Amino acid sequence: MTFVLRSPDELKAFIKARKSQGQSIGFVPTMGALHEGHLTLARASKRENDVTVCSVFVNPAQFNNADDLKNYPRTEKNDTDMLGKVGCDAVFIPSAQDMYPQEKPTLGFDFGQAERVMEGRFRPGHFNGVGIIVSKLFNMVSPDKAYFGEKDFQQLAIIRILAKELCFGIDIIGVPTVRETDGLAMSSRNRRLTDEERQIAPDIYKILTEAKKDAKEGASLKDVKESVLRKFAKSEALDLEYFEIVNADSLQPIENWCDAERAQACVAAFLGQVRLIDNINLK
Ligand SMILES: Nc1ncnc2c1ncn2[C@@H]1O[C@H](COP(=O)(O)OP(=O)(O)OP(=O)(O)O)[C@@H](O)[C@H]1O
Ligand SMILES: CC(C)(CO)[C@@H](O)C(=O)[O-]
Ligand code: BAL
Repeated sequence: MTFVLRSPDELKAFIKARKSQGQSIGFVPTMGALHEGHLTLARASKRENDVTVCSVFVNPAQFNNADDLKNYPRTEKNDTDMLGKVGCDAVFIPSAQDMYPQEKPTLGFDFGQAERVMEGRFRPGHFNGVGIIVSKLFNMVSPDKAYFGEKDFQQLAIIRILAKELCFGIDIIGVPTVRETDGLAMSSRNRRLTDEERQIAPDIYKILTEAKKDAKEGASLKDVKESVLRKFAKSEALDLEYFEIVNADSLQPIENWCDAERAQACVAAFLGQVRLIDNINLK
């Protein structure tokens, strides 16, 4: 049975009871509209902890675009059913009032270089909002381990910085991206694609896998990047916002393969009104 907890007090009582029995807590924060990617995180938590808590909260503070927030899919009944089926022990679905008792958060995070590029650059304030809500949730749940998807590659890096610098003492576990059979990274926003856009969306991952193949076959980083940019320019439907090849640890953009031990290619592109992100390891 999955307990649905709606207030921080209910959550606190649930956590206190489980901790007093010596049980370990795994935590999966989400914004709902759940899919197999989220369930994979929940299953990983179930394997590695006595108790799994998920949260569902569409966090206004991390949206820099009012339409994106308004149109973000909300499917609460379906979400709680899905979490029940994978055996999640509790789902925390707080109100905005409970998470933000004050009008507007006054705190400000600066994650340095890790937020100067990609999502941080194109969604100003986004990682501040993520940092604030994840800190609040970490304080309320106080889990042993917390699970985040590699689909949001930069977010995972930011959360690792947050957990380390604020001494949360929580193991941050990254989970590989779960994809549809045609390669499209699962994402809550995919359900806003039209049928036609849904046919085109896998091209993003196709371009990334071709970049990986070129890199493995010895192409220079400059050639890989140019080839990717040409492919996006040729697509009428995909409107590229950024394509970056970065040091996978520092997120510093790199110019040559020898600039980083591990290199990650990250992309954001619009298909109509819907903004999709994806990434792949190149080295
Ligand atoms: N395809 C996926 N594979 C693995 N993890 C994922 C996948 N999609 C989302 N996640 C992870 O699930 C957690 C919650 O993400 P979120 O609720 O924002 O869903 P989402 O599908 O990323 O939605 P969107 O990208 O449309 O905001 C994050 O840690 C995210 O990285
Ligand atoms: C981590 C998170 C739940 C914070 O709102 C969100 O950014 C997400 O769903 O990836
Ligand atoms: N999965 C990242 C949450 C967001 O796009 O705001």
